[in-house]
Amino acid sequence: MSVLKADNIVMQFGGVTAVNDLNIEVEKGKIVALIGPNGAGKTTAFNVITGVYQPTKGSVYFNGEKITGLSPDKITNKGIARTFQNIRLFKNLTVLDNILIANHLHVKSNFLSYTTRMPWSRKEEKSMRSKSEMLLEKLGLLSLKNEIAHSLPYGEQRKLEIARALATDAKLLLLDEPAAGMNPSETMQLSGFIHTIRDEFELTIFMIEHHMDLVMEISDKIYVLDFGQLIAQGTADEVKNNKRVIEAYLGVEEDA
Ligand SMILES: Nc1ncnc2c1ncn2[C@@H]1O[C@H](COP(=O)(O)OP(=O)(O)OP(=O)(O)O)[C@@H](O)[C@H]1O
Repeated sequence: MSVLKADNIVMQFGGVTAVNDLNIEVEKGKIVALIGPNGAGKTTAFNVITGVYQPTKGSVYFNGEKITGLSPDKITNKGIARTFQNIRLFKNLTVLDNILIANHLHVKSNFLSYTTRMPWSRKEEKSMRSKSEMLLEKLGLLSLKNEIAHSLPYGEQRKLEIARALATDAKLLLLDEPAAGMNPSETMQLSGFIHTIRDEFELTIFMIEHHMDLVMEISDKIYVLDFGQLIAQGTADEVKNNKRVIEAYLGVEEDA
């Protein structure tokens, strides 16, 4: 069974059809990419999957369960987490505090009580802390736990954002342009990092990415959108040699 299934998704904004009849299946444990030129509808598709938008038509299924109509936080609680094109961290807090907050929010705790530290029992606090440190250790970020998030190199901030998404115990991770703004060496590292977390946390990964080298190297399957329509799907070799894909990208500068 597919972990994620998007079934005939249509998303219209007034007269604009951002996504038109989109069908996607992501199998368990796979790394799948969604690519396409700027404005093709990729982020809109992510927003439909994560409940930010209710689709005009169609349904989304997570492990066979229909999740269309659920709020974004309910969808997160089902086990879907995402990162964003622009890194969204608590930039003035430490690495560890960023993870602790994500953990606290996940257990339906409230942010205010965290900041004032009122109703937290020592036991709760300790177990959260050790869970968060364990997560950082698995991701190779433990030595940075007391660093302020915005002082980290860009590549490490990306990793921290992914770590924060994983603090929700997600099983499906949606990455929106994880390599955006990275230099070639950071992008190479990211590729290894994505493989490692997939294996370590038994994740399924669905990602939007413009860096074609990364997409071609890492993806088990690639979906290609253009003007809201799926124009191709398949392995890296199949997609690379597809005439419609080549046409869609002609004259379009790669971000890499
Ligand atoms: N909230 C919205 N209201 C109106 N139009 C929107 C909205 N969100 C997206 N669109 C339109 O839908 C189309 C698809 O946009 P989307 O951001 O999904 O593309 P994208 O493939 O993610 O692009 P990029 O690679 O540049 O991030 C665009 O024409 C965009 O202007």
